[in-house]
Amino acid sequence: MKTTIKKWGINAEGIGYLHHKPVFIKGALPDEVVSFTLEKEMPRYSIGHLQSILKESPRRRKSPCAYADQCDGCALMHVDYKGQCLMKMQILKQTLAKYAGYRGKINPIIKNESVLGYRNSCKMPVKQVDGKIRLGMYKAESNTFVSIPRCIVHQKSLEQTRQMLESIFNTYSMQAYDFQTESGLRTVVIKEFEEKIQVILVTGQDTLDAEMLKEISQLEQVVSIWQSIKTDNSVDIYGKEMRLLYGQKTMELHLDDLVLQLLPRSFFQLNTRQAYRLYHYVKDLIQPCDVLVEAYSGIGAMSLMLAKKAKKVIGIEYIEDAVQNANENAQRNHLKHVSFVCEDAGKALRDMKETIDALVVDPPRAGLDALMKEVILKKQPNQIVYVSCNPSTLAKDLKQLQEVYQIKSVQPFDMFSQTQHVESVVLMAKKEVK
Ligand SMILES: C[S@@+](CC[C@H](N)C(=O)[O-])C[C@H]1O[C@@H](n2cnc3c(N)ncnc32)[C@H](O)[C@@H]1O
Repeated sequence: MKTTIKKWGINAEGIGYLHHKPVFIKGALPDEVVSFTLEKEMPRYSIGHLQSILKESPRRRKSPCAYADQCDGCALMHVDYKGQCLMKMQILKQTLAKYAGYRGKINPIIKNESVLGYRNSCKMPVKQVDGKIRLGMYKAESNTFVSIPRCIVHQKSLEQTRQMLESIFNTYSMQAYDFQTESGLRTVVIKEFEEKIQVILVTGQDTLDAEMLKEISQLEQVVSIWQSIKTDNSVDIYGKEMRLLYGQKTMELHLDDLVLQLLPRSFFQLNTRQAYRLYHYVKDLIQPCDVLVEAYSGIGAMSLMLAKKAKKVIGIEYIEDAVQNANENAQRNHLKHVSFVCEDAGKALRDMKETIDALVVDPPRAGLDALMKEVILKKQPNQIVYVSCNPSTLAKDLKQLQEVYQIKSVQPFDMFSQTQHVESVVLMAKKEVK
């Protein structure tokens, strides 16, 4: 079968049509003519399997990653950077129009200066492949493990450390996790900030080899090793127990004149440089006010960057370690008017006594929950800045918030180059009552 690809799908598939029904074809790009076989037929769409490209898009390139065909991590490796930015703009525009009815201006995407080697952290599952320990990933929506010998979106030293760790694990005959014996290595998490590296080994009930730990501690830039014991099947990557095996407890990171600390469980944006630009962008949007709240505040980086914009700043976050970091970060930077509460964002906002002038929300991919939206529409802060990493949930949330708010600006950022993901900042102000 043959079709011309008309547009992008949200997961970077090309969308063509067969008898007026959309066909999603992974690997095909807009404007290409492709031949495909039908993989799955649903009532409203079909899934096609790309066979050959009969007319190639000028945006297609040879993938710079040797593992792109096996790894699902970066859906746009075969698209040049101009094409990637066009894809993100189109997806955002299409999604905001479809779900939020917004057809206004979208600013040009703020590009990533380092389109490779930008990721400051990785979380990689571990498996035994041909008797050797391998770090890799699971293919999307499947249990298929793919070992990744080299990843080019990781920061260079992060990636070097990852490869050396894999080799050390094999030297010491470390085993991948076994659910029967509840022992072995499950996941390896590595984070790098300012040329310092934190290693977190998620394992069963293992006592780790002292010589192996010594060798890891001697790797260049490694400043701490943690072990997290996890024997359950919960979605949380870490177990309840987190032991510091070597080095310093927190990682440090500087943004302008702020010093920020991070514990292993605390979230920080994956692309440090773009996060910094995004925080500055949000800072410029916020009008000076009395009370500013940031919901989903992580270690408080954005709240602290926004400190000068309000007489009182309150951050809300439900991970205890992140809140501890955030409050210590506020103290350490002598920002007495900034504080953080550990609570579900919607509940904490509901229970807040203060009149909120400006609200910044930076939720996870699932977007705002029902309580959060209900509370926002009830409390009606004058200004809202919505930072989103998922256009679909952003658009659905905006649809509801537009009962009271008007969208003033939409600014996409490319935080995750080579992938289909797009970060957006939407400024909203209360509609004038006529
Ligand atoms: C996208 S991150 C944003 C973090 C922060 N704004 C930053 O720039 O580093 C989302 C944060 O929301 C937190 N979170 C997720 N669901 C939450 C909830 N229901 N209530 C409070 N915090 C939540 C996560 O732990 C994570 O730190």
